Amino acid sequence: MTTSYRTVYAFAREMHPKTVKHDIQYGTAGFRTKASNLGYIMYRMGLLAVLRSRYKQGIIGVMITASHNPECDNGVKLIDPHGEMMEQSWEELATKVANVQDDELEQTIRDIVQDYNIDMSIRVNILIGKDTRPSSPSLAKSVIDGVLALSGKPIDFGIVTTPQMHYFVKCRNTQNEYGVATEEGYYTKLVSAFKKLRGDKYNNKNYENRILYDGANGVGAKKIKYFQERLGECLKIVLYNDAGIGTGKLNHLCGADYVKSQQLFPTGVPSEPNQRCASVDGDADRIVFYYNDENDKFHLLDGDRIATLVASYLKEIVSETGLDLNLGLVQTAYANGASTDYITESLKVPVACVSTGVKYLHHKALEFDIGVYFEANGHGTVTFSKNAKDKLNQAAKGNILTESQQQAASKLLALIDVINETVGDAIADLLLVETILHAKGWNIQDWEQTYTDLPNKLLKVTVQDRNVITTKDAERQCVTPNGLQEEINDLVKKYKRGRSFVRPSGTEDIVRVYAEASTKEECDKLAAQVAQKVYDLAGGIGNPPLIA
Ligand SMILES: CC(=O)N[C@H]1[C@@H](OP(=O)(O)O)O[C@H](CO)[C@@H](O)[C@@H]1O
Ligand SMILES: [Mg+2]
Repeated sequence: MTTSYRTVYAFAREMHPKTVKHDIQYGTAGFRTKASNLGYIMYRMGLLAVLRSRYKQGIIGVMITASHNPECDNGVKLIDPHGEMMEQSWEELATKVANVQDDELEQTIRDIVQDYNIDMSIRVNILIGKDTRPSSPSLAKSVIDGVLALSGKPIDFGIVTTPQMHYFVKCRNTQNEYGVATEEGYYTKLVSAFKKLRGDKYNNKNYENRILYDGANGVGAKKIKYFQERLGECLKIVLYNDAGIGTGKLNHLCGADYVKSQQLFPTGVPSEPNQRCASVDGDADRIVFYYNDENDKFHLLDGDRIATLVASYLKEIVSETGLDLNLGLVQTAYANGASTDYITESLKVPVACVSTGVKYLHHKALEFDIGVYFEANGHGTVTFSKNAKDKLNQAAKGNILTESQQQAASKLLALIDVINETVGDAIADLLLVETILHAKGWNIQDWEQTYTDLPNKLLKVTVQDRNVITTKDAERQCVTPNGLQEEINDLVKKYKRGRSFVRPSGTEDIVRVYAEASTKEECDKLAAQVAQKVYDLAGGIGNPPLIA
């Protein structure tokens, strides 16, 4: 097989010409912008996927989605052979390939082939998936053109969730050892493990097996139906915000991002007092839980809550197995201070704090035998080392352990199968949380009572160049502009349990300000004051942020 580099330019010129003048960057979650500006980027990512695949000699995934963004946006990210986010050094290549002029594209590709010594005769498969956005099918077509231009083989998985794509990539690269690389294989793996853990008793003490589910009018609504069918009475998932039957727009006034960032109950879901509800985002890789109490007061249980619930349960089971497995939890600076205290002081599980972005959390989690990671926004999962799996498999069948230890090992093995280890998976996480609540006999209030969140606030400040802000210490300390950190320190000191930090967003052209304090009023005030300092010292533009 020979690759005709001329095709690369010809396809670009004829079908996918560069339409945007300014540069666009491969950020925290790949490329993400207005869908109408993405055709040529998709084509070029098809090219890059083939190069990456030949370089890694493994199957690469391409996911087309803009997650929780509005429907008019779209995006693309590449998935590495282990089902993980693409390695960082290649993000720079992606940015380069995306931004060169059409007539420089061919040479850019040739340079990469040469620099990385890529064997262009290797046959490669590229898996492609997309969310439900109206722009996704034509963008997928552009990716396919890119794959074909370099003689790769595109395999279209159609509309799938982001975590399903990560799962398919991992399955294919492990010759189906991780699971069967089909939608059916995915549902069967998760649902059988869930049913095994649940047994015949669907309810337990305060736990009731009914949950209201907000599908954000996206792929999470579409795919939960396969679970409803298979779970039946075992877990009653009541679906809302399913654009297939309603009129709702993707992520509009609903979904995990809306619920978390607005701290509001979504539209389209009925408010039943004390009823456990969950919202997923537009590509179903994030989930948050919540309820309205009898006074209609909203209560949110976010990623930090999921992390603490999961870590505490895993710790219990590991100790039941009697095995020596180290368990750790990974958070970002956005984790609520109360959750970090609870984990370290009550659960006595070591906590690591890393920079924002799943790739950082995931990598850190891999350092533990059992690594639990969650972003406060509800994106997270659990990873298990080979050592942990080997020990558990041995223990489950061996006769060195007592019967109860052996049972605990089998339970933990089943739990691993409910989890999508490759990336945060809203539906797998839902099944995991439901399993734990069922095992503990807890309702959502019991879960909430484990600790009390500190009031917290997230603000955005628009500045001329967000990169004037640089940080260290997992983004908790600001290095530049000069003097900003000192100002933040002075403000924070004035508030009981005050904490605040600022960082440039990796997905939007803004600076994010986070603050927490012991009361809502103080927290709002601290956030507004820090935002004002950012505006003053980091080149704020537009209206100054309002001080509460
Ligand atoms: C505060 C916050 O929620 N930040 C989000 C957001 O990143 P920023 O770099 O903050 O824009 O989008 C990322 C991708 O979805 C997600 O990983 C991250 O947690
Ligand atoms: Mg998402």
